[in-house]
Amino acid sequence: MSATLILLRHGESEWNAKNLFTGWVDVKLTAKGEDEARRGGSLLTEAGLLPDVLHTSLQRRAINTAELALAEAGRSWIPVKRHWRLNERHYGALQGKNKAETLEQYGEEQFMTWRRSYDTPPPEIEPGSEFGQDADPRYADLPPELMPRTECLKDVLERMLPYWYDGIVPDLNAGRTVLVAAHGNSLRALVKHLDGISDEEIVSLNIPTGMPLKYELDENTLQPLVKGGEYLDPEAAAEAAAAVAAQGKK
Ligand SMILES: O=C(O)[C@@H](CO)OP(=O)(O)O
Repeated sequence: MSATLILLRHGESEWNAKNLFTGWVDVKLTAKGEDEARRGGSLLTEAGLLPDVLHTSLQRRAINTAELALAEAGRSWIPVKRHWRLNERHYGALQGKNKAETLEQYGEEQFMTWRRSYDTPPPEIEPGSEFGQDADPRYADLPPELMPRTECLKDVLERMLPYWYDGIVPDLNAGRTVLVAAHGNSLRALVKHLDGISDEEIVSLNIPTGMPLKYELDENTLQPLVKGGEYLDPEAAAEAAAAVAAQGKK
């Protein structure tokens, strides 16, 4: 027996389309992103994967993607749990900046260090920034010392793992098929943990929008039976992941 986990990055957002660093800014899906989400739901149906429970971040691009995908799969009714620990990586002072302009301004090495290095965060967001979340009611109960001002992937992994163990693992252990709808970097952190990917190798792993990624996990150890999991549409996922990797260079 194995436990089934499905990871789904949100569909294309308005800021993905504009090539802006997004992080904790709560942007909407584009019409294309909504289509991607519905297609993700059809892929689940075709594969006979019926989620029993949904875990999302507090950000509407993930919430709405899951809603659209589950509606398509006839599973809108399943229980939902949401947590800030599944949010996208906080992009600090880069939130709201154009990726191509940032690459141009700071050069490839600095750009890639901020974007993909495991342990170097971008500069902190300024207090009162228009792209900050200090006044956002959804984080009103979050202790100030836990509210990120910037994050590298290592920070994301460290704040995501408590929710993995306390929120998601109990559902897997109960035999539920679990759907996690989240973000490029919160899912990179989870995949790093599941697959035991090194700090160096994770730099080149990119997660495409709206493509369900299925993991069958050993029911005792929760180790993946197939390293890297299986995209339900592998060809489209590989193409879309390459496009994510190339962001900024267009
Ligand atoms: O802007 C962001 O928040 C993320 C995901 O869209 O971007 P990147 O892939 O550059 O880490």
